[in-house]
Parts: sequence; C-alpha cells; structure tokens
Amino acid sequence: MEDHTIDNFGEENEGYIKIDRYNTVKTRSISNHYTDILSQLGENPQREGLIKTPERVAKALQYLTHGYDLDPAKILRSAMFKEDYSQMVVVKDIEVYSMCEHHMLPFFGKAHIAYIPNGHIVGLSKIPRIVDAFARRLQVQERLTNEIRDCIQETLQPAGVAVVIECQHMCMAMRGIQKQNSVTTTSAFTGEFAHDRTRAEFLRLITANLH
Ligand SMILES: Nc1nc2c(ncn2[C@@H]2O[C@H](COP(=O)(O)OP(=O)(O)OP(=O)(O)O)[C@@H](O)[C@H]2O)c(=O)[nH]1
Ligand SMILES: [Zn+2]
Repeated sequence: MEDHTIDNFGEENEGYIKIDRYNTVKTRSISNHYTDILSQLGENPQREGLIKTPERVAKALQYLTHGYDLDPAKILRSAMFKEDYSQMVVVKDIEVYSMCEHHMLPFFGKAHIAYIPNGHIVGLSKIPRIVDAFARRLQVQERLTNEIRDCIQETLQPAGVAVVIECQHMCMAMRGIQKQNSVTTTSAFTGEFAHDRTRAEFLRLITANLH
C-alpha cells in the first residue's frame, strides 16, 4: 500500500495516536480548497507569501483536529494503577485549545479536573492527555466538559468526577458580539461531587492559590 504519510506531528507513544502523521492525500485535497478560498477572498494565492499557505493551513487543521484519531478511554486505561487512596485528586489549570464547531474559530482557556479514586488511580499526565484528545476536535464547550467527565467516570469508575472549564471564545471576541473579556464557565459532576461539601472543597481547591 502506498504510504500517504509525512511529517510527524504527534508523539509515537504506545499507539495513542493512530494517525500520527499528516496524511498527504488529505493535505493535498484541503490545500486545493484553500487555494480556491484565497482567490475567493480576493487574494493572489500565487504571491510569494501565500504560495505555501494552503498547505500550511491544511496541516494546521489536521493538527487542530487530531483528537478524532485518539481513543481517550484507551489513553486512561494505559496507566491505571490499583491504589488504596480515596482522597480527592485535583489537576488544575490544564490548558485547553479547541475550535468551536459553529465558526471553526478557537476557544481556549483552562480545565480543572478532579476525581475521587475507588480502588484505582490514573497516571497524572493522562488527564491532560484526554483533555487534548477531546479538545482537538470541533467542539462546543459544554460537550467537551461532559465528554471528559463521562470518559473518566466510565473508564476509571471513581467515586466521583468533577470537571470545570473556563474559556474565551474567539467567535465572540474577533467577530459577532465582539466581547473581548467574557469568559464562559462550564461544569460537570458525578457521584460524590453531587454533595455540596465535596463540590465546595473542589471549588475551593481550584480557586485557591496554593503555589
Ligand atoms: N453553547 C455554546 N455556544 C457556542 C459555543 N461556541 C460558539 N457558540 C455560539 O454558537 C452560536 C451560533 O449561533 P448563530 O446565530 O447560528 O451564529 P452567528 O450568526 O454567527 O451568531 P453570532 O456569534 O451571535 O453572530 C453563537 O451564539 C456562538 O456564540 C460553545 O462552545 N457553546
Ligand atoms: Zn463560534
């Protein structure tokens, strides 16, 4: 079979990334569309600064949506360890970069995630990895929040999961309503986090400046 792959963009790590290279057929096809789009926008796609732009955009878009090729549950399962620890584990300030599915413009900010182990803990890096796996797709912030919660709950089966995401949406800043400073917060909880005290502890931990 012809190898249509070039230019590694992902880590080759335990097969997390099924397609870990740019696909040359896709790159060529998306590039061709962007050459046309540049013309439609009144630009000259042949001028020096733009000559490679369609290909760059094609690769950037593949990178920005590479989450479709990742299996978040598999990422979590690859580092689950039996451990007798039943206090809340909080990973906060995880950078999020995603693209809204309505305008294909970026939204970005931070995710704060907690779980209460129920026999198993997970390798800490896997939490930001699954954030990325879901964020690097066309998304809405609400679905991103729920997908992260559900993945952790179903895979790790902890006593509870909490996810809070705060993001700025470029479609609300650079265009449309043009609000430069608005931040959208979404949250999703399971299990123990239904209790006010547990939820309050999580919210205190993510807002506290412990450094
Ligand atoms: N709920 C939600 N809405 C989003 C998200 N990202 C973008 N949107 C909104 O999606 C909506 C799409 O609405 P439309 O009225 O079809 O699009 P539009 O005419 O471009 O709307 P304006 O942005 O108000 O100009 C807008 O209100 C966006 O602000 C998201 O993550 N969650
Ligand atoms: Zn949008």
